[in-house]
Amino acid sequence: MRIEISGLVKTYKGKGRALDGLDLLVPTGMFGLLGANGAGKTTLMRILAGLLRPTGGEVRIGGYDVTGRAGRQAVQRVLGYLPQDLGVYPDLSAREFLDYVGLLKGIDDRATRRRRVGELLEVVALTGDADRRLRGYSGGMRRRVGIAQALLADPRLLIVDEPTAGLDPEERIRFRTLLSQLAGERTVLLSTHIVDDVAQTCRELAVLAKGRLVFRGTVDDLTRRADRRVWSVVTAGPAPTGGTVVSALPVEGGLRYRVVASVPPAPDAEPLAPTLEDGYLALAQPGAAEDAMRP
Ligand SMILES: Nc1ncnc2c1ncn2[C@@H]1O[C@H](COP(=O)(O)OP(=O)(O)OP(=O)(O)O)[C@@H](O)[C@H]1O
Repeated sequence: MRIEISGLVKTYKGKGRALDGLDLLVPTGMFGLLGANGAGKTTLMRILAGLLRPTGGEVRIGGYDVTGRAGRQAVQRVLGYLPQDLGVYPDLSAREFLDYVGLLKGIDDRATRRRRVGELLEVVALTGDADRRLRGYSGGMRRRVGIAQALLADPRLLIVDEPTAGLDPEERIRFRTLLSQLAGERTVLLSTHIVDDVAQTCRELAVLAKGRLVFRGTVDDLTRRADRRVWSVVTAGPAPTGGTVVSALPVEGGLRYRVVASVPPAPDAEPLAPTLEDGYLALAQPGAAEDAMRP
């Protein structure tokens, strides 16, 4: 199920453009959407989910125009959405909560609902905890309940907004592995500002900045944007300038800085192999803009 976005604009009252003429094609499979806070990711997710009207432009999901009511309704039947701030009822168990959401989604037959909820509890590995109250669940477990509710109607498009924020490393890895497993025939759109989550799950991604597309391509393409731009510098003096410091590790003789810069930040700087995070940071640097949309 493809998503085709062209010339998408969203203006909130009294504000500048949250989305500023966005063109983007999202294919089937897992797709990452990266961008700093305020880049417009949530606005885009909410438009795709049919919860927010765009100010202008076109959005087609699986051929349906979601800017119109009929298209929106058609898409909502094949769409699962996990928002950033999904509220759950703390006094319900996961099984009761999912049963309730199933009812809201129109799965009227009780036996069908019970079977579907049971299957999904298996998928998200919560069968053993299914009858405990949600108030006792960890952040990662709640997020998995969130995915289960988004999957209730067996959607062909799954939209997840910042799903791993605040999770501990084990829960994060478990959650993102689950998302990869759910991709396959589905489209899974993963919006995040955690670069590593995209590096570990997606082949393709887009980067938004100030409501505009600044990159679209593969993880390898974006990583290569930082080729010959990543340096290691050891110094006891001030931090290197003229680039972006990615990390500073204490070593004998001072700190070892990892720096993304178009020229060596010190005479004895040593070149390093880039990661996706380096490529992402390189996008924001002077000189990167003109070649950022290179295929
Ligand atoms: N309901 C709203 N009313 C007014 N302005 C809004 C509203 N929602 C978002 N904005 C503004 O639109 C811009 C894009 O916000 P959005 O939440 O889409 O970005 P984001 O990339 O999802 O950021 P974050 O990672 O912080 O969620 C920001 O400048 C934000 O302040």
